[in-house]
Amino acid sequence: MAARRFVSSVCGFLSSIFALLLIIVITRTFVLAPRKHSAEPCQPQDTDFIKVEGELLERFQAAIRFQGVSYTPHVYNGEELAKTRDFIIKSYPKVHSSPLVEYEVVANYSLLYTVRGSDALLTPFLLMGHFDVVPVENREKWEEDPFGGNVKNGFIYGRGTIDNKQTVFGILESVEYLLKNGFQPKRSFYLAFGHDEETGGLEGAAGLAERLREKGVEKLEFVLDEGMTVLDGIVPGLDKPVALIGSSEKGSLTLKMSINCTGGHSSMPEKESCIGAMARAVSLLENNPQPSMFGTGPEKATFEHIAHKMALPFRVVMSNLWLFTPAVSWMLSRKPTTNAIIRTTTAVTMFNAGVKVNVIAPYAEVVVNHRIHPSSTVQETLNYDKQLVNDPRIQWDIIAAYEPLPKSPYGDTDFGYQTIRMSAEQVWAYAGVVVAPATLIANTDTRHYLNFSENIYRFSPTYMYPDDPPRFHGVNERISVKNWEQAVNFYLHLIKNADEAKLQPLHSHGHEL
Ligand SMILES: CCCCCCCC/C=C\CCCCCCCC(=O)N[C@@H](Cc1ccccc1)C(=O)O
Ligand SMILES: [Zn+2]
Ligand SMILES: [Zn+2]
Repeated sequence: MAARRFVSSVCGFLSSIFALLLIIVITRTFVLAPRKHSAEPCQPQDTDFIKVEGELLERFQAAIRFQGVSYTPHVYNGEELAKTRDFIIKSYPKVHSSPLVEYEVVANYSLLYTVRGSDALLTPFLLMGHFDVVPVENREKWEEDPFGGNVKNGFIYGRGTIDNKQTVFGILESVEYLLKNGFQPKRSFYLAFGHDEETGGLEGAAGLAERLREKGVEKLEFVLDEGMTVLDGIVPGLDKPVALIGSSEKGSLTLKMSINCTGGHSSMPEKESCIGAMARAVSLLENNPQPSMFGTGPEKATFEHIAHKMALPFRVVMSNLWLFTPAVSWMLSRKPTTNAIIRTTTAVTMFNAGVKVNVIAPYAEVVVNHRIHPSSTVQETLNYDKQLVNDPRIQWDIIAAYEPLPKSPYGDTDFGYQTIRMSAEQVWAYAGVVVAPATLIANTDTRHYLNFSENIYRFSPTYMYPDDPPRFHGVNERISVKNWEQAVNFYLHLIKNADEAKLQPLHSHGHEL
Protein backbone atom coordinates (compact mmCIF):
# COMPACT_ATOMS: atom_id res chain seq x y z
CA MET A 1 0.00 0.00 0.00
CA ALA A 2 2.76 2.42 1.02
CA ALA A 3 4.70 1.46 -2.11
CA ARG A 4 1.66 2.16 -4.26
CA ARG A 5 1.22 5.56 -2.60
CA PHE A 6 4.92 6.34 -3.22
CA VAL A 7 4.72 5.35 -6.89
CA SER A 8 1.58 7.39 -7.47
CA SER A 9 3.08 10.47 -5.79
CA VAL A 10 6.24 10.14 -7.91
CA CYS A 11 4.09 9.81 -11.04
CA GLY A 12 2.09 12.82 -9.96
CA PHE A 13 5.25 14.83 -9.42
CA LEU A 14 6.73 13.81 -12.79
CA SER A 15 3.51 14.62 -14.63
CA SER A 16 3.40 18.08 -13.08
CA ILE A 17 7.05 18.64 -14.05
CA PHE A 18 6.22 17.51 -17.59
CA ALA A 19 3.17 19.80 -17.71
CA LEU A 20 5.27 22.72 -16.48
CA LEU A 21 7.94 22.05 -19.11
CA LEU A 22 5.25 21.85 -21.80
CA ILE A 23 3.80 25.19 -20.74
CA ILE A 24 7.26 26.80 -20.77
CA VAL A 25 8.08 25.35 -24.21
CA ILE A 26 4.76 26.45 -25.73
CA THR A 27 4.94 29.90 -24.15
CA ARG A 28 8.47 30.50 -25.37
CA THR A 29 7.60 29.23 -28.84
CA PHE A 30 4.41 31.13 -29.54
CA VAL A 31 4.35 33.96 -27.06
CA LEU A 32 7.86 35.02 -26.10
CA ALA A 33 9.71 33.99 -29.27
CA PRO A 34 11.31 37.22 -30.44
CA ARG A 35 9.85 38.42 -33.73
CA LYS A 36 12.79 40.23 -35.18
CA HIS A 37 12.06 43.29 -37.29
CA SER A 38 8.36 42.96 -37.90
CA ALA A 39 7.62 44.03 -41.46
CA GLU A 40 8.17 47.74 -41.91
CA PRO A 41 5.48 49.77 -43.69
CA CYS A 42 6.27 49.79 -47.37
CA GLN A 43 7.06 53.07 -49.07
CA PRO A 44 6.40 53.68 -52.79
CA GLN A 45 8.38 51.16 -54.83
CA ASP A 46 11.97 52.17 -55.57
CA THR A 47 11.98 51.82 -59.34
CA ASP A 48 15.75 51.93 -59.61
CA PHE A 49 16.90 48.64 -61.07
CA ILE A 50 20.03 47.80 -63.03
CA LYS A 51 19.48 45.08 -65.64
CA VAL A 52 22.60 43.02 -66.23
CA GLU A 53 22.96 42.30 -69.93
CA GLY A 54 25.29 43.28 -72.75
CA GLU A 55 28.21 45.34 -71.52
CA LEU A 56 27.39 44.92 -67.81
CA LEU A 57 27.75 41.17 -68.23
CA GLU A 58 30.72 41.40 -70.58
CA ARG A 59 32.58 43.72 -68.18
CA PHE A 60 32.28 41.22 -65.34
CA GLN A 61 33.34 38.38 -67.63
CA ALA A 62 36.38 40.42 -68.63
CA ALA A 63 37.16 41.11 -64.95
CA ILE A 64 37.20 37.38 -64.22
CA ARG A 65 39.85 36.82 -66.91
CA PHE A 66 42.50 38.72 -64.96
CA GLN A 67 44.63 36.23 -63.03
CA GLY A 68 45.53 38.42 -60.07
CA VAL A 69 46.58 35.52 -57.86
CA SER A 70 48.11 36.18 -54.45
CA TYR A 71 50.18 33.27 -53.05
CA THR A 72 51.85 34.33 -49.79
CA PRO A 73 52.31 37.71 -48.10
CA HIS A 74 53.95 40.09 -50.65
CA VAL A 75 54.06 37.33 -53.29
CA TYR A 76 51.44 37.77 -56.02
CA ASN A 77 51.01 38.16 -59.77
CA GLY A 78 51.69 41.90 -59.94
CA GLU A 79 51.31 42.11 -63.70
CA GLU A 80 47.78 40.71 -63.61
CA LEU A 81 46.86 42.84 -60.59
CA ALA A 82 48.08 45.92 -62.47
CA LYS A 83 45.95 44.91 -65.46
CA THR A 84 42.93 44.53 -63.15
CA ARG A 85 43.58 47.96 -61.63
CA ASP A 86 43.90 49.57 -65.06
CA PHE A 87 40.81 47.75 -66.34
CA ILE A 88 38.80 49.18 -63.43
CA ILE A 89 40.00 52.73 -64.13
CA LYS A 90 39.23 52.41 -67.85
CA SER A 91 35.87 50.66 -67.52
CA TYR A 92 34.05 53.10 -65.24
CA PRO A 93 34.50 56.55 -66.80
CA LYS A 94 31.94 58.35 -64.61
CA VAL A 95 33.46 56.98 -61.40
CA HIS A 96 36.90 58.08 -62.54
CA SER A 97 35.98 61.52 -63.89
CA SER A 98 33.14 62.79 -61.70
CA PRO A 99 33.93 65.97 -59.70
CA LEU A 100 32.31 64.16 -56.74
CA VAL A 101 34.89 61.37 -56.79
CA GLU A 102 38.55 61.38 -55.84
CA TYR A 103 40.51 58.18 -56.41
CA GLU A 104 44.05 57.03 -55.82
CA VAL A 105 46.21 53.94 -56.18
CA VAL A 106 47.64 52.67 -52.89
CA ALA A 107 50.56 50.24 -52.56
CA ASN A 108 50.84 50.04 -56.37
CA TYR A 109 47.62 48.10 -56.99
CA SER A 110 44.89 48.79 -54.40
CA LEU A 111 42.30 51.50 -55.06
CA LEU A 112 40.79 54.06 -52.69
CA TYR A 113 37.80 56.20 -53.69
CA THR A 114 36.31 59.18 -51.86
CA VAL A 115 32.77 60.00 -52.95
CA ARG A 116 32.01 63.43 -51.52
CA GLY A 117 28.58 64.07 -50.02
CA SER A 118 26.92 67.46 -49.59
CA ASP A 119 26.25 67.14 -45.86
CA ALA A 120 29.51 67.19 -43.93
CA LEU A 121 27.57 66.51 -40.74
CA LEU A 122 26.77 62.96 -41.88
CA THR A 123 29.47 60.44 -40.90
CA PRO A 124 30.82 58.64 -43.98
CA PHE A 125 30.66 54.87 -44.48
CA LEU A 126 33.08 52.48 -46.17
CA LEU A 127 32.44 49.69 -48.68
CA MET A 128 35.31 47.21 -49.09
CA GLY A 129 36.25 44.35 -51.34
CA HIS A 130 39.24 42.73 -52.96
CA PHE A 131 40.18 41.76 -56.51
CA ASP A 132 43.02 39.35 -55.83
CA VAL A 133 42.14 35.66 -55.95
CA VAL A 134 43.50 32.39 -54.59
CA PRO A 135 45.39 30.03 -56.92
CA VAL A 136 43.55 27.42 -58.99
CA GLU A 137 44.27 23.78 -58.15
CA ASN A 138 42.77 20.73 -59.93
CA ARG A 139 42.21 22.79 -63.07
CA GLU A 140 41.15 19.59 -64.83
CA LYS A 141 38.14 19.28 -62.50
CA TRP A 142 36.72 22.63 -63.57
CA GLU A 143 33.75 22.50 -65.97
CA GLU A 144 34.93 25.78 -67.53
CA ASP A 145 38.24 27.64 -67.74
CA PRO A 146 38.76 29.13 -64.24
CA PHE A 147 39.92 32.37 -65.86
CA GLY A 148 37.66 32.26 -68.91
CA GLY A 149 34.66 34.10 -67.48
CA ASN A 150 32.49 31.85 -69.61
CA VAL A 151 28.72 31.61 -69.11
CA LYS A 152 27.34 28.07 -69.02
CA ASN A 153 23.74 27.17 -68.08
CA GLY A 154 23.20 30.67 -66.68
CA PHE A 155 26.35 30.68 -64.52
CA ILE A 156 29.49 32.77 -64.93
CA TYR A 157 32.36 30.42 -64.08
CA GLY A 158 35.65 31.66 -62.71
CA ARG A 159 38.03 32.17 -59.81
CA GLY A 160 36.90 35.27 -57.98
CA THR A 161 33.25 35.22 -59.06
CA ILE A 162 32.13 34.81 -55.42
CA ASP A 163 35.39 35.72 -53.67
CA ASN A 164 35.42 38.65 -54.21
CA LYS A 165 35.13 40.28 -57.64
CA GLN A 166 31.33 40.27 -57.39
CA THR A 167 31.69 42.82 -54.60
CA VAL A 168 34.30 45.06 -56.25
CA PHE A 169 32.57 45.16 -59.62
CA GLY A 170 29.07 45.16 -58.15
CA ILE A 171 29.94 48.34 -56.25
CA LEU A 172 31.59 49.92 -59.30
CA GLU A 173 28.61 49.15 -61.58
CA SER A 174 26.16 50.65 -59.06
CA VAL A 175 28.22 53.81 -58.49
CA GLU A 176 28.71 54.27 -62.25
CA TYR A 177 24.94 53.93 -62.74
CA LEU A 178 24.15 56.37 -59.94
CA LEU A 179 26.59 59.00 -61.20
CA LYS A 180 25.30 58.60 -64.76
CA ASN A 181 21.80 59.29 -63.41
CA GLY A 182 22.79 62.46 -61.57
CA PHE A 183 23.06 60.99 -58.06
CA GLN A 184 24.56 63.49 -55.64
CA PRO A 185 25.07 61.87 -52.22
CA LYS A 186 24.38 63.72 -48.99
CA ARG A 187 26.55 61.28 -46.99
CA SER A 188 30.14 60.85 -48.16
CA PHE A 189 31.43 57.34 -48.57
CA TYR A 190 34.68 55.54 -49.30
CA LEU A 191 35.43 52.55 -51.48
CA ALA A 192 38.50 50.45 -50.66
CA PHE A 193 39.49 47.65 -53.05
CA GLY A 194 42.48 45.59 -51.90
CA HIS A 195 44.95 43.54 -53.94
CA ASP A 196 46.22 41.04 -51.35
CA GLU A 197 43.32 40.09 -49.08
CA GLU A 198 43.98 36.40 -49.65
CA THR A 199 47.32 36.72 -47.91
CA GLY A 200 46.15 38.93 -45.05
CA GLY A 201 45.92 42.38 -46.65
CA LEU A 202 49.32 43.42 -45.28
CA GLU A 203 49.91 45.78 -48.21
CA GLY A 204 46.43 46.56 -49.58
CA ALA A 205 44.00 46.88 -46.68
CA ALA A 206 46.75 47.99 -44.31
CA GLY A 207 47.83 50.67 -46.81
CA LEU A 208 44.25 51.74 -47.56
CA ALA A 209 43.50 52.12 -43.84
CA GLU A 210 46.69 54.14 -43.35
CA ARG A 211 45.72 56.37 -46.28
CA LEU A 212 42.31 57.00 -44.70
CA ARG A 213 44.05 58.06 -41.50
CA GLU A 214 46.37 60.35 -43.46
CA LYS A 215 43.29 61.94 -45.07
CA GLY A 216 42.01 62.75 -41.60
CA VAL A 217 39.27 60.12 -41.48
CA GLU A 218 38.66 59.29 -37.83
CA LYS A 219 35.25 57.69 -37.68
CA LEU A 220 33.10 55.71 -40.11
CA GLU A 221 29.34 55.22 -39.63
CA PHE A 222 29.74 51.63 -40.72
CA VAL A 223 32.01 49.38 -42.74
CA LEU A 224 30.82 46.62 -45.09
CA ASP A 225 33.22 44.01 -46.44
CA GLU A 226 32.85 40.58 -48.01
CA GLY A 227 31.48 37.95 -45.67
CA MET A 228 28.53 35.72 -45.01
CA THR A 229 25.97 35.29 -47.75
CA VAL A 230 22.38 34.43 -48.60
CA LEU A 231 21.82 30.74 -47.82
CA ASP A 232 19.03 28.69 -49.36
CA GLY A 233 18.57 25.11 -48.14
CA ILE A 234 21.64 25.18 -45.89
CA VAL A 235 20.20 26.09 -42.49
CA PRO A 236 18.26 23.09 -41.17
CA GLY A 237 14.52 23.66 -40.66
CA LEU A 238 14.40 26.81 -42.77
CA ASP A 239 12.66 26.65 -46.15
CA LYS A 240 13.27 30.34 -46.89
CA PRO A 241 16.57 31.95 -47.89
CA VAL A 242 18.41 33.59 -45.00
CA ALA A 243 20.77 36.54 -45.47
CA LEU A 244 23.39 36.24 -42.74
CA ILE A 245 25.13 39.51 -41.93
CA GLY A 246 28.49 38.91 -40.27
CA SER A 247 28.27 41.10 -37.16
CA SER A 248 31.19 39.19 -35.67
CA GLU A 249 34.19 37.43 -37.15
CA LYS A 250 36.09 34.40 -35.87
CA GLY A 251 39.68 34.64 -34.79
CA SER A 252 42.46 32.68 -36.48
CA LEU A 253 45.35 30.53 -35.27
CA THR A 254 47.74 28.95 -37.78
CA LEU A 255 50.07 26.48 -36.09
CA LYS A 256 53.06 24.52 -37.30
CA MET A 257 53.69 21.21 -35.53
CA SER A 258 57.09 19.69 -36.28
CA ILE A 259 59.16 16.70 -35.16
CA ASN A 260 62.76 15.64 -35.74
CA CYS A 261 63.86 12.01 -35.98
CA THR A 262 67.15 10.16 -36.32
CA GLY A 263 66.63 9.30 -39.97
CA GLY A 264 68.85 6.67 -41.55
CA HIS A 265 68.48 3.70 -43.88
CA SER A 266 64.91 2.53 -44.45
CA SER A 267 66.07 -1.06 -44.01
CA MET A 268 66.41 -0.46 -40.26
CA PRO A 269 63.32 1.51 -39.20
CA GLU A 270 62.45 2.42 -35.60
CA LYS A 271 59.06 1.24 -34.28
CA GLU A 272 57.55 4.66 -35.09
CA SER A 273 58.66 7.22 -37.69
CA CYS A 274 58.28 11.00 -37.60
CA ILE A 275 55.53 10.54 -40.14
CA GLY A 276 53.75 8.05 -37.92
CA ALA A 277 54.03 10.26 -34.86
CA MET A 278 52.70 13.24 -36.78
CA ALA A 279 49.92 11.17 -38.35
CA ARG A 280 48.87 10.14 -34.83
CA ALA A 281 48.78 13.79 -33.78
CA VAL A 282 46.70 14.72 -36.82
CA SER A 283 44.31 11.85 -36.18
CA LEU A 284 43.82 13.00 -32.57
CA LEU A 285 43.10 16.57 -33.68
CA GLU A 286 40.62 15.48 -36.34
CA ASN A 287 38.82 12.98 -34.14
CA ASN A 288 38.51 15.27 -31.12
CA PRO A 289 37.10 18.58 -32.37
CA GLN A 290 37.36 21.64 -30.18
CA PRO A 291 34.33 21.89 -27.86
CA SER A 292 31.00 23.16 -29.12
CA MET A 293 30.32 26.73 -28.03
CA PHE A 294 26.77 26.67 -29.32
CA GLY A 295 24.56 29.04 -27.37
CA THR A 296 27.42 31.05 -25.88
CA GLY A 297 28.11 33.37 -28.81
CA PRO A 298 26.53 35.35 -31.67
CA GLU A 299 25.13 32.15 -33.21
CA LYS A 300 22.43 32.24 -30.52
CA ALA A 301 21.15 35.53 -31.98
CA THR A 302 21.25 34.00 -35.46
CA PHE A 303 18.75 31.34 -34.50
CA GLU A 304 16.68 33.71 -32.37
CA HIS A 305 16.26 35.87 -35.47
CA ILE A 306 15.17 33.01 -37.71
CA ALA A 307 13.27 30.73 -35.29
CA HIS A 308 9.88 32.27 -36.12
CA LYS A 309 10.41 31.43 -39.82
CA MET A 310 11.35 27.80 -39.20
CA ALA A 311 9.20 24.70 -39.58
CA LEU A 312 7.27 24.07 -36.37
CA PRO A 313 9.46 21.33 -34.82
CA PHE A 314 12.59 23.44 -35.40
CA ARG A 315 10.78 26.54 -34.19
CA VAL A 316 9.89 24.81 -30.91
CA VAL A 317 13.50 23.64 -30.51
CA MET A 318 15.14 26.96 -31.45
CA SER A 319 12.80 28.88 -29.15
CA ASN A 320 13.77 26.63 -26.25
CA LEU A 321 17.53 26.40 -26.40
CA TRP A 322 17.58 26.29 -22.59
CA LEU A 323 16.24 22.72 -23.06
CA PHE A 324 17.50 21.66 -26.48
CA THR A 325 21.05 23.05 -26.73
CA PRO A 326 22.78 19.62 -26.63
CA ALA A 327 20.51 18.25 -29.37
CA VAL A 328 20.90 21.33 -31.58
CA SER A 329 24.65 21.33 -31.04
CA TRP A 330 24.83 17.70 -32.21
CA MET A 331 22.67 18.44 -35.24
CA LEU A 332 24.69 21.50 -36.29
CA SER A 333 27.96 19.58 -35.84
CA ARG A 334 27.06 17.21 -38.64
CA LYS A 335 27.77 19.55 -41.58
CA PRO A 336 30.98 21.58 -42.20
CA THR A 337 29.04 24.80 -42.78
CA THR A 338 26.86 24.74 -39.68
CA ASN A 339 29.62 23.15 -37.59
CA ALA A 340 31.79 26.18 -38.40
CA ILE A 341 29.25 28.41 -36.67
CA ILE A 342 29.25 26.62 -33.32
CA ARG A 343 32.90 25.81 -32.57
CA THR A 344 36.52 26.60 -33.19
CA THR A 345 37.29 24.63 -36.34
CA THR A 346 40.44 22.58 -36.94
CA ALA A 347 41.74 22.19 -40.50
CA VAL A 348 44.95 20.29 -41.16
CA THR A 349 46.00 22.04 -44.35
CA MET A 350 49.62 20.99 -44.95
CA PHE A 351 51.64 17.83 -44.21
CA ASN A 352 55.27 17.65 -45.33
CA ALA A 353 57.68 14.84 -44.60
CA GLY A 354 60.14 12.49 -46.28
CA VAL A 355 63.06 13.03 -48.61
CA LYS A 356 63.56 9.73 -50.46
CA VAL A 357 61.93 6.30 -50.76
CA ASN A 358 64.77 4.49 -48.96
CA VAL A 359 65.54 7.15 -46.34
CA ILE A 360 63.82 7.34 -42.95
CA ALA A 361 62.23 10.80 -42.79
CA PRO A 362 64.42 12.95 -40.53
CA TYR A 363 61.64 15.53 -40.12
CA ALA A 364 57.89 15.96 -40.43
CA GLU A 365 55.76 19.06 -40.20
CA VAL A 366 52.07 19.80 -40.24
CA VAL A 367 50.19 23.10 -40.53
CA VAL A 368 46.88 23.42 -38.70
CA ASN A 369 44.51 26.31 -39.41
CA HIS A 370 42.01 27.07 -36.63
CA ARG A 371 39.17 29.56 -36.96
CA ILE A 372 38.40 30.57 -33.38
CA HIS A 373 34.82 30.87 -32.12
CA PRO A 374 34.03 34.31 -30.65
CA SER A 375 33.62 32.75 -27.17
CA SER A 376 37.13 31.30 -27.22
CA THR A 377 40.69 32.62 -27.49
CA VAL A 378 43.99 31.87 -29.23
CA GLN A 379 45.48 30.56 -25.98
CA GLU A 380 42.54 28.27 -25.19
CA THR A 381 42.72 26.83 -28.69
CA LEU A 382 46.46 26.17 -28.43
CA ASN A 383 46.14 24.68 -24.93
CA TYR A 384 43.47 22.28 -26.14
CA ASP A 385 45.67 21.03 -29.00
CA LYS A 386 48.74 20.55 -26.83
CA GLN A 387 46.84 18.77 -24.08
CA LEU A 388 45.16 16.50 -26.62
CA VAL A 389 48.28 15.55 -28.61
CA ASN A 390 50.45 15.37 -25.48
CA ASP A 391 53.67 14.42 -27.31
CA PRO A 392 56.85 16.02 -25.93
CA ARG A 393 58.70 15.26 -29.20
CA ILE A 394 56.48 17.71 -31.11
CA GLN A 395 57.51 21.36 -31.42
CA TRP A 396 54.70 23.91 -31.68
CA ASP A 397 55.17 27.20 -33.59
CA ILE A 398 52.54 29.89 -34.09
CA ILE A 399 52.68 31.07 -37.72
CA ALA A 400 49.90 33.66 -37.36
CA ALA A 401 47.22 34.42 -34.80
CA TYR A 402 44.57 36.96 -33.95
CA GLU A 403 41.70 36.89 -31.50
CA PRO A 404 38.04 36.88 -32.57
CA LEU A 405 37.12 40.38 -33.69
CA PRO A 406 34.90 42.73 -31.64
CA LYS A 407 31.17 42.13 -32.00
CA SER A 408 29.17 44.79 -33.88
CA PRO A 409 25.61 45.74 -32.88
CA TYR A 410 22.52 44.54 -34.76
CA GLY A 411 19.68 46.27 -32.95
CA ASP A 412 16.65 47.93 -34.52
CA THR A 413 18.30 51.35 -34.29
CA ASP A 414 21.76 50.39 -35.52
CA PHE A 415 22.07 52.31 -38.78
CA GLY A 416 24.72 50.17 -40.46
CA TYR A 417 23.16 46.79 -39.73
CA GLN A 418 19.64 47.95 -40.55
CA THR A 419 20.77 49.59 -43.80
CA ILE A 420 22.36 46.32 -44.92
CA ARG A 421 19.32 44.36 -43.77
CA MET A 422 16.89 46.62 -45.66
CA SER A 423 19.00 46.41 -48.82
CA ALA A 424 19.05 42.60 -48.67
CA GLU A 425 15.30 42.52 -48.11
CA GLN A 426 14.75 44.82 -51.09
CA VAL A 427 16.64 42.46 -53.39
CA TRP A 428 15.33 39.14 -52.10
CA ALA A 429 11.88 40.16 -50.86
CA TYR A 430 10.35 38.02 -53.64
CA ALA A 431 11.90 34.91 -52.09
CA GLY A 432 10.74 35.73 -48.55
CA VAL A 433 14.29 36.26 -47.33
CA VAL A 434 14.87 36.48 -43.59
CA VAL A 435 17.88 38.46 -42.38
CA ALA A 436 19.92 37.63 -39.29
CA PRO A 437 23.22 38.55 -37.67
CA ALA A 438 25.86 35.83 -37.68
CA THR A 439 29.49 35.05 -37.07
CA LEU A 440 31.62 35.10 -40.18
CA ILE A 441 33.28 31.69 -40.16
CA ALA A 442 36.33 32.91 -42.08
CA ASN A 443 38.36 36.10 -42.02
CA THR A 444 38.48 39.38 -43.88
CA ASP A 445 40.45 42.59 -44.22
CA THR A 446 38.12 44.29 -41.72
CA ARG A 447 40.63 43.75 -38.92
CA HIS A 448 42.64 46.59 -40.49
CA TYR A 449 39.73 49.01 -39.91
CA LEU A 450 38.72 48.28 -36.32
CA ASN A 451 39.76 51.75 -35.12
CA PHE A 452 37.41 53.51 -37.53
CA SER A 453 34.12 52.03 -36.38
CA GLU A 454 32.36 49.65 -33.99
CA ASN A 455 29.84 48.94 -36.74
CA ILE A 456 31.73 46.55 -38.98
CA TYR A 457 29.80 44.00 -41.03
CA ARG A 458 30.75 41.19 -43.37
CA PHE A 459 28.19 40.30 -46.04
CA SER A 460 28.45 39.42 -49.72
CA PRO A 461 25.27 39.48 -51.86
CA THR A 462 26.00 35.93 -53.02
CA TYR A 463 23.10 33.48 -53.19
CA MET A 464 24.21 30.02 -52.12
CA TYR A 465 22.65 26.57 -52.29
CA PRO A 466 23.99 23.52 -50.43
CA ASP A 467 26.51 22.62 -53.16
CA ASP A 468 28.00 26.13 -53.25
CA PRO A 469 30.13 26.61 -50.05
CA PRO A 470 32.87 24.22 -51.31
CA ARG A 471 33.29 26.51 -54.33
CA PHE A 472 34.97 29.10 -52.09
CA HIS A 473 38.69 28.64 -52.86
CA GLY A 474 37.60 25.43 -54.55
CA VAL A 475 36.65 23.92 -57.89
CA ASN A 476 33.98 25.40 -60.20
CA GLU A 477 33.64 28.73 -58.40
CA ARG A 478 30.72 30.45 -60.11
CA ILE A 479 27.89 32.96 -59.76
CA SER A 480 24.61 32.88 -61.67
CA VAL A 481 23.99 35.75 -64.07
CA LYS A 482 20.86 36.56 -62.06
CA ASN A 483 22.81 36.59 -58.80
CA TRP A 484 25.41 38.89 -60.37
CA GLU A 485 22.50 41.19 -61.26
CA GLN A 486 21.22 40.97 -57.69
CA ALA A 487 24.70 41.80 -56.38
CA VAL A 488 24.81 44.97 -58.46
CA ASN A 489 21.34 45.97 -57.27
CA PHE A 490 22.16 45.16 -53.65
CA TYR A 491 24.91 47.78 -53.72
CA LEU A 492 22.63 50.20 -55.58
CA HIS A 493 20.04 49.91 -52.80
CA LEU A 494 22.70 49.99 -50.11
CA ILE A 495 24.27 53.23 -51.33
CA LYS A 496 20.86 54.89 -51.66
CA ASN A 497 19.64 53.60 -48.29
CA ALA A 498 22.88 54.68 -46.60
CA ASP A 499 22.46 58.18 -48.03
CA GLU A 500 19.60 58.87 -45.65
CA ALA A 501 20.47 60.78 -42.49
CA LYS A 502 18.57 58.21 -40.44
CA LEU A 503 16.83 54.87 -40.83
CA GLN A 504 13.87 54.91 -43.23
CA PRO A 505 10.93 52.47 -43.43
CA LEU A 506 11.59 49.73 -45.92
CA HIS A 507 10.45 50.06 -49.51
CA SER A 508 11.09 46.80 -51.26
CA HIS A 509 10.85 44.94 -54.55
CA GLY A 510 12.56 41.64 -55.16
CA HIS A 511 14.55 40.58 -58.20
CA GLU A 512 13.70 37.13 -59.47
CA LEU A 513 16.60 34.75 -59.23
C1 LIG B 1 23.52 28.54 -39.56
C2 LIG B 1 24.73 29.14 -40.19
C3 LIG B 1 25.25 28.37 -41.38
C4 LIG B 1 26.54 28.97 -41.87
C5 LIG B 1 26.87 28.50 -43.25
C6 LIG B 1 28.04 29.27 -43.83
C7 LIG B 1 28.19 28.96 -45.31
C8 LIG B 1 29.39 29.66 -45.92
C9 LIG B 1 29.03 31.07 -46.33
C10 LIG B 1 29.90 32.05 -46.41
C11 LIG B 1 31.34 31.89 -46.00
C12 LIG B 1 32.23 32.52 -47.01
C13 LIG B 1 33.40 33.26 -46.44
C14 LIG B 1 33.76 34.39 -47.37
C15 LIG B 1 34.83 35.27 -46.84
C16 LIG B 1 36.17 34.57 -46.86
C17 LIG B 1 37.19 35.44 -47.49
C18 LIG B 1 38.56 34.79 -47.38
O1 LIG B 1 38.85 33.86 -48.06
N1 LIG B 1 39.34 35.29 -46.43
C19 LIG B 1 40.64 34.75 -46.15
C20 LIG B 1 41.41 35.88 -45.52
C21 LIG B 1 42.77 35.52 -45.03
C22 LIG B 1 43.04 35.59 -43.69
C23 LIG B 1 44.32 35.31 -43.23
C24 LIG B 1 45.33 34.99 -44.11
C25 LIG B 1 45.04 34.89 -45.47
C26 LIG B 1 43.76 35.16 -45.93
C27 LIG B 1 40.49 33.54 -45.21
O2 LIG B 1 39.55 33.55 -44.38
O3 LIG B 1 41.31 32.62 -45.29
ZN1 LIG C 1 37.68 37.10 -50.09
ZN1 LIG D 1 39.08 34.07 -50.17
